[in-house]
Amino acid sequence: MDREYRIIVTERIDEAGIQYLKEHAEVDIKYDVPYEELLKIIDEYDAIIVRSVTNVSEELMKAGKKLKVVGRAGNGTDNIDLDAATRLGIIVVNTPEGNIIAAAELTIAHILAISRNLPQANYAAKQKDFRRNRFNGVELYGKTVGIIGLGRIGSLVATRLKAFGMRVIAYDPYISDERFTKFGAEKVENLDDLLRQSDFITIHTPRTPETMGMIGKEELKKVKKGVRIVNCARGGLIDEEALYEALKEGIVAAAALDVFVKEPSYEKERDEDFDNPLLNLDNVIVTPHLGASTVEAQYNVGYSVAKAVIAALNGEITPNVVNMPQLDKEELFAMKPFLNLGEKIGNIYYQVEREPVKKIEINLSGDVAQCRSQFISMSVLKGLLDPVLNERVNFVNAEYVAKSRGIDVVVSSSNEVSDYTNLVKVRFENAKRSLEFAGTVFGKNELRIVNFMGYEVEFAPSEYMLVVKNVDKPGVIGQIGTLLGVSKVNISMMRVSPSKDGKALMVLGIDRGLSRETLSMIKNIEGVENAIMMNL
Ligand SMILES: NC(=O)C1=CN([C@@H]2O[C@H](COP(=O)(O)OP(=O)(O)OC[C@H]3O[C@@H](n4cnc5c(N)ncnc54)[C@H](O)[C@@H]3O)[C@@H](O)[C@H]2O)C=CC1
Ligand SMILES: O=C(O)C(=O)COP(=O)(O)O
Repeated sequence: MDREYRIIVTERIDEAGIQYLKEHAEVDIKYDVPYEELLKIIDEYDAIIVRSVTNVSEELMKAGKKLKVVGRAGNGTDNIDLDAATRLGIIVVNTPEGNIIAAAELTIAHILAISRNLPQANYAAKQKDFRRNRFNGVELYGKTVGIIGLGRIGSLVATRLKAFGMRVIAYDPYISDERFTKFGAEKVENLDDLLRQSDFITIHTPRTPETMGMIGKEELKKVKKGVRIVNCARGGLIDEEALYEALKEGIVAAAALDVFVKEPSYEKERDEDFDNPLLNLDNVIVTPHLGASTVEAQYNVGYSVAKAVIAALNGEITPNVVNMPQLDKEELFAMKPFLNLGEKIGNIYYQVEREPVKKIEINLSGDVAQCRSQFISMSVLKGLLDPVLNERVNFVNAEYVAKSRGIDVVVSSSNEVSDYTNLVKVRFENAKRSLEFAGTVFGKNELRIVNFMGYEVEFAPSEYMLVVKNVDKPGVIGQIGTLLGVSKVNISMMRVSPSKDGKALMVLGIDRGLSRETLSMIKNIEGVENAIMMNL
């Protein structure tokens, strides 16, 4: 087990995921736990794993005093308050790719089911009613399908429907023209064009304030009479009341719904509380949010979310963090030493200075200039703020916390190479003065601080360090060495900067922390201007 993490899983995930979690943490499985009960127990857990039902609200995350990670075994994160998670420094991870084939295939299944009345015909036939004339369907071939949202799932649906000989048109104002071409979809400039032309409409957008109810009463007045509509994305994207009326009036010939605004319980044998008039219409077919319910998809999302949650708990920056800019694995690997370096440099400031920072200027040069600078600045902020604030500061909320404290961050990059093949320079400005530090990475992973408050001194960060600023004259170093020897402190490394204005900086790596007395004796040595203990 990696430390004593406790994880609660509130919705069914694949056994492979549960097994992985159990190898690394203590796991409590509480499927379908009522919200009020969850609220009471959430403070016992370091991470929570959910699917689409659990309401991961701000209130819940605030109550989760130890909560560090929310894992979503699936794609949509609309049941998680991402802004609140970010403010609270809670990492949200999901598995966006793991169930998209399953969701796309269910969409195709629904399109076929409503074009041929499969569920109704199946039901009748099982009642020994074989009057097939009641179930005359329509072909997909030659028809127009309008896809709203040509993202991961929408695009898979597009290519599959092309194979049926359908004309595919799509509305998605946020993607490039190349994407439409790539997936064989004709771009329509506005939703109205799609509504007017489509024989089938299928929606694949996320649930956002903009997309909720995007097909409502007005939109349903513009559709072709007899259109068939599918929603395998999120409940409410198509307004349920307006859809009900349009289905009753025959404007919409049939609808297939995998999702509802208010979702039922997926655990109860009979959910008496689920009361939706759409269930009463014969030309509506429904499934219980089955988009992701395949053996393959559940294995993918269950196992991946378990791995991502454990990695995030262990402080690794993982791919698929939803509330932070995305990094792919290779980029992350290349950037990791620089992230560590940035964090170390950020961490130095409050060990040498007591004034609050007002502005931070970060300059990246050489190889590191290729990295996405935002991540380096996030690591500097994390290193600066996490040790000194009561609230948790991590990659997820570092920028937010800095902003809310009025710290101005400016980042610049240049490809010019100085004495080092890569260099991260950071200047911290406070009300009284500014302090400059710089560091580099040698080879793959060897961190070096090469500039400390303007002094050129090269050393590897370590747990116990003594930094002394002194008048550059003979005898000072000897006295410090003697004093440490008397105090039985071992020196593992010693670096002295060239003299600057008659002063020099000395950095010593030592085997343990110094007592207050020893430190104050060092400070009292003649010629010593200042001495601090540092932990990097
Ligand atoms: N039924 C189920 O079990 C499952 C449902 N889903 C849901 O499917 C939906 C699509 O998922 P993905 O394809 O992975 O998402 P995605 O993020 O890859 O694609 C969404 C697309 O919608 C577009 N979009 C956003 N706002 C729009 C607007 N106002 N008008 C038109 N287009 C807009 C975006 O530009 C993007 O291309 C989500 O709602 C997700 O939660 C996902 C997996 C399983
Ligand atoms: O992944 C998604 O977005 C889904 O909608 C699937 O939801 P589920 O995990 O099956 O509750």
